[in-house]
Amino acid sequence: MKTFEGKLVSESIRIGIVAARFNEFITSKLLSGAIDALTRHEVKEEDIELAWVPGAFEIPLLAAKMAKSGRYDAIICLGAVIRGSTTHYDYVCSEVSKGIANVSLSNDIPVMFGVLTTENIEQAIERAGTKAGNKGFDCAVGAIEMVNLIREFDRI
Ligand SMILES: Nc1c(NC[C@H](O)[C@H](O)[C@H](O)CO)[nH]c(=O)[nH]c1=O
Ligand SMILES: CC(=O)[C@@H](O)COP(=O)(O)O
Repeated sequence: MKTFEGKLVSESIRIGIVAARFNEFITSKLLSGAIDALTRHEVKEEDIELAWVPGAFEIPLLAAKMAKSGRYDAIICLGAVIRGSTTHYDYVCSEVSKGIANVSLSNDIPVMFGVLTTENIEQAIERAGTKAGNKGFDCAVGAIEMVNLIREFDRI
């Protein structure tokens, strides 16, 4: 049975990161986790570029610009959307998730969804480097895997 899988070796992988400043206490830790994962898997620092946006709602636009630039093999989107007292949370989460998926499919490039969508700050803290791991780290590993998987698949 022919099986394709993305290995975690990183021959010259170029990564774009889009991070939201909103809830920076959380997103900065997601970013640290992502960069830690990338450098541990030997992605060169000069092959990592970062764009800060005001909030998660703005992530898809910068992700689209990065995707269309042709300068990256994968894009990692990082944010933290934490429910407040209105329905704003629902609209932000919906548009960010749809927007990121659309950028990936319409530009044929891995765009990793590293946007926390949580009911409260505690849940976000747990997923930004404490007891539930670091979603930024996880997304970075996934980005490397996807790039290598696609390279292997396209070689056939
Ligand atoms: N409440 C959160 C936001 N809100 C801001 C929006 O993302 C956007 O920047 C604003 O509506 C202007 O377009 N953003 C987050 O990233 N996280 C939140 O919890
Ligand atoms: C996710 C949000 O936009 C939310 O944090 C905003 O808070 P609120 O709904 O109380 O205005």
